[in-house]
Amino acid sequence: MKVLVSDPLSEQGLTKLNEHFTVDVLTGLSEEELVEKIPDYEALVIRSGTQVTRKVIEAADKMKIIGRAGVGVDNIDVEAATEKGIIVVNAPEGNMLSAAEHTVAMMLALSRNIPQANSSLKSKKWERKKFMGVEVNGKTLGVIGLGRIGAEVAKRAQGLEMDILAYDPFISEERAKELGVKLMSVQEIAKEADFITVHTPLTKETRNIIDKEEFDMMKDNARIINCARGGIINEEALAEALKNGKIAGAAVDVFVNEPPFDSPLLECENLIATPHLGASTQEAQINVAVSVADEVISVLRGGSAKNALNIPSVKPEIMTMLAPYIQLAETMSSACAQLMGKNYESIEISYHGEIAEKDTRPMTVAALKGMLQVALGSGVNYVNAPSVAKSRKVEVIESKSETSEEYASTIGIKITKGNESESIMGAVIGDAGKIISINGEHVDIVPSGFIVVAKHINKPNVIGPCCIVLGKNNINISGMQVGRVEVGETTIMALNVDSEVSEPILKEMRSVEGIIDAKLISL
Ligand SMILES: NC(=O)C1=CN([C@@H]2O[C@H](COP(=O)(O)OP(=O)(O)OC[C@H]3O[C@@H](n4cnc5c(N)ncnc54)[C@H](O)[C@@H]3O)[C@@H](O)[C@H]2O)C=CC1
Ligand SMILES: O=C(O)C(=O)COP(=O)(O)O
Repeated sequence: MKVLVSDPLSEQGLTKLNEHFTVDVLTGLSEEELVEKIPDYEALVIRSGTQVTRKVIEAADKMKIIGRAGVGVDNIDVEAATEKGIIVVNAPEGNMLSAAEHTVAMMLALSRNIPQANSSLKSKKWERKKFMGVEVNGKTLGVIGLGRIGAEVAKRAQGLEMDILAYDPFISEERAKELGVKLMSVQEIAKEADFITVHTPLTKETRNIIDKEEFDMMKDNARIINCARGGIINEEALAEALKNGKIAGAAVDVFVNEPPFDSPLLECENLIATPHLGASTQEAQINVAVSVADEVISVLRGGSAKNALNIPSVKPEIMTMLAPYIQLAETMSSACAQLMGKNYESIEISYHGEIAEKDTRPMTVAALKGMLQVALGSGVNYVNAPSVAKSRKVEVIESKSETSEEYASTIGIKITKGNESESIMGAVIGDAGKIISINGEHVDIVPSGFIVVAKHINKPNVIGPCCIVLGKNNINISGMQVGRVEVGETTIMALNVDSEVSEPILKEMRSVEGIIDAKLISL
């Protein structure tokens, strides 16, 4: 298998990849060049220098995984990758300390004019008065985005005896309290902070989160830092605020366009800048490269990814517990879709008992995959199953109840079209899943291999002739279950058989008096 590495990657990551795959390192490719080359590769490893556009992804016919050796994935069209069934992973922790340290370095360099003073002295000037700075001690730092890096910055700033305010709508008061920070709105921070630093991802919501309106609210001696992503702070508004002295200074590591040679920011004397160096330390680069290489190796060998962004990621210990339920949800859902035998409008996945208290996302995704693969084959996987269901307008209903009769946990799948539906319930015993009911009729079958499900009237001389049809066609029956109802009522029989049952044989079974329908499920 072939891996394309299209940005500089540390040697340690490359060595790992080289042990398993043919690795091509081709940096600085244009979109056209990437589109031309990408069909040959099963994996793509990038940093911030490669734009993985929809056009690139659409050409990536063999691609299984895109690995971002770093955090930000704003340069990857994750939606397009998801639709194409490509796993996107990043390395969320490997460079967080480096990015946090760079932010603190930028804040201190900004407060003491170190870069400007350094240049001045090197041009043989001794300008002590010009570069009078400010202390950070006792000042207020506003952190926009209190995730991994934001929190590390907050901790370090507390060490410098700064007071921390933060804005992050996804952070609880409890977490804020634990970090010793006060949660506030962006506008309140703009008014109160002496220093502001942004640490959100670049998204629709965070683009221009600091704009002219916020700069207008800031103190005249405010200083702002962006070591997250270009565009979180509006570059034009920042350049204007710097030029007209609305704020005292800015430190910027990241730009809307990189390299930012046309950016108005580079003309501002009170701006200090670095060329996207937040993650550029030996330690961070080894961490992220090794992490992404491990993910690529695991995924290309058929394993799972720890840091997948477009597939539910679950801690390994929980995954071990969920594995039989995931398998069961997938096979039951496939069985149910095969019973349905045609288009459907909705799928209901119900979780009962202990399993309802767990993270059920992996089972739901597996159920969607199982159902959709019946019609769509291997083009559907764990990554794109939810988006395929959405694009086919299949309603997905998840329900949970804490109680489960008979078993500690059960899962139900119901696939519906109009007023027709098929439903299957299953449970896990030990590590093995089993089907415990089909359309409400109690059965006890192992969900694997071939199963003939025959709807019939409970009366004499129906089951026997059905079995004779199979027997005379040399099909061995290895298991048999019949739903228990009163004589004369409709029920089902489920027959585990050792080989495939062709349509003509099923037709013959359907012609037995008392048989309403007979279908084959292949699992
Ligand atoms: N300069 C550099 O070289 C580096 C830059 N980065 C950038 O830093 C960003 C943050 O990285 P991490 O802290 O590791 O990510 P993270 O995912 O741990 O934290 C991001 C935080 O932003 C918050 N957030 C999301 N939307 C928000 C919104 N609308 N308003 C306020 N907060 C919001 C989230 O709740 C989360 O707490 C990355 O996305 C990346 O763009 C990361 C590493 C190096
Ligand atoms: O990890 C991130 O989000 C970064 O911005 C680091 O970028 P880089 O890998 O150094 O191009």
